[in-house]
Amino acid sequence: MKIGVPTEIKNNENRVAMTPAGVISLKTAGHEVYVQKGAGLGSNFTDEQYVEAGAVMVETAADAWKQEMVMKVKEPLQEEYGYFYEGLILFTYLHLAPEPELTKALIDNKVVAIAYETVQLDNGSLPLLTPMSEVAGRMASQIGAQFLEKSHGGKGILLGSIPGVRRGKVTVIGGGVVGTNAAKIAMGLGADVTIIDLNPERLRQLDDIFGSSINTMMSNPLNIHECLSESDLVVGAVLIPGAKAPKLVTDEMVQSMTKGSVIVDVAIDQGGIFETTDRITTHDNPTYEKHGVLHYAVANMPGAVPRTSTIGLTNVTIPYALQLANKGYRKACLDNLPLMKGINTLDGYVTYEAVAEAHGLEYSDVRSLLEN
Ligand SMILES: NC(=O)C1=CN([C@@H]2O[C@H](COP(=O)(O)OP(=O)(O)OC[C@H]3O[C@@H](n4cnc5c(N)ncnc54)[C@H](O)[C@@H]3O)[C@@H](O)[C@H]2O)C=CC1
Ligand SMILES: CC(=O)C(=O)O
Repeated sequence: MKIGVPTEIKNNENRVAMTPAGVISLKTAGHEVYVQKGAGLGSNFTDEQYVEAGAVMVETAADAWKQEMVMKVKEPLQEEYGYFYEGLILFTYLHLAPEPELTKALIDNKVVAIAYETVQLDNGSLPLLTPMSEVAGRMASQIGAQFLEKSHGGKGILLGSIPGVRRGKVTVIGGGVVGTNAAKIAMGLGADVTIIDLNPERLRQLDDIFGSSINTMMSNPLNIHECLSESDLVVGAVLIPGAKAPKLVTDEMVQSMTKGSVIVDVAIDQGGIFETTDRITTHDNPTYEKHGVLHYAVANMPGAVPRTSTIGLTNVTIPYALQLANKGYRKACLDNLPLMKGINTLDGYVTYEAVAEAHGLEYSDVRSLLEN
């Protein structure tokens, strides 16, 4: 199969969908990889390293996009929709639930759109989301601590504090991969951390992992409101796979937070869990203020640490890319149920139920389409 790797064009997105090591794996299996010149530079991979690995370097994005399968990191932006064609296999993060226009463009062009974030193992875990959630979770507390500094617009507290002064309070809503990693770093900084989740089993696991060094609470509006009013930093880390994020934090709850507190809504890529995170921000201009609270809502947080993130992402995507390339997408997905769950659009239909629901579109069963 011929596989294209274009340069990412989202604001400050320096990751790339394939490392030279990934090129070697695909070449060894008999495939051709076409990498846009300079695509790896943001992650410190040079064109020479790709050539040495066996890639063909191409001049333009169009050259990379015309291959049979395109691997990317972020969802295509509007200026990339023109590259879509019928039967193109697009393997990338898509986050379609909050993206009606992208969903329409994929359907209209009959793209085989396989979303990293909905590939799901039998135990419910999301293997192609996990490493980036680990990065974003760890970054969330680091970034929150930074924006709590006065010079960055925050209330001027040190999360871990010093002897004789109260420690900062951090609430993490959603105790999955992002939430656990955010909690780890916040605890490491010395903060007083509470994790809120809806799943009692998950709360038990978190209690087993962290013991009495964190507080766990059941997710309900009363608990969320109470925790928020006392928190210096709140991290949004809830996910219902493929679906638009539920707005668990109301405008009124945000108003109850003290001035200069910070919200980091990591779940913004699925629409965000705060009523007040009504826009996506960028690494160039990452925060805005509402009700005196600083909001950080960057949808590609791992893009800020591209070397770590690119290697972490490609460690998990390449084995799936190999299956798609070796067998073709129909057989690869029919043979591998977790990969089949990644298909969000196929033959002009929406094949992921939560995405169809988010846009009021008809849902079509992916297996029936694949077996046709
Ligand atoms: N902004 C960015 O750059 C990035 C964003 N993300 C996003 O972060 C979000 C979280 O991802 P993961 O931690 O990997 O998901 P996950 O599936 O590991 O965890 C989600 C957690 O939310 C919990 N949950 C569901 N409904 C809830 C409710 N009503 N109240 C409280 N908890 C609830 C689940 O029980 C689960 O523990 C996703 O939207 C993901 O796409 C991930 C990486 C980068
Ligand atoms: C998960 C995701 O959207 C990201 O890593 O940018």
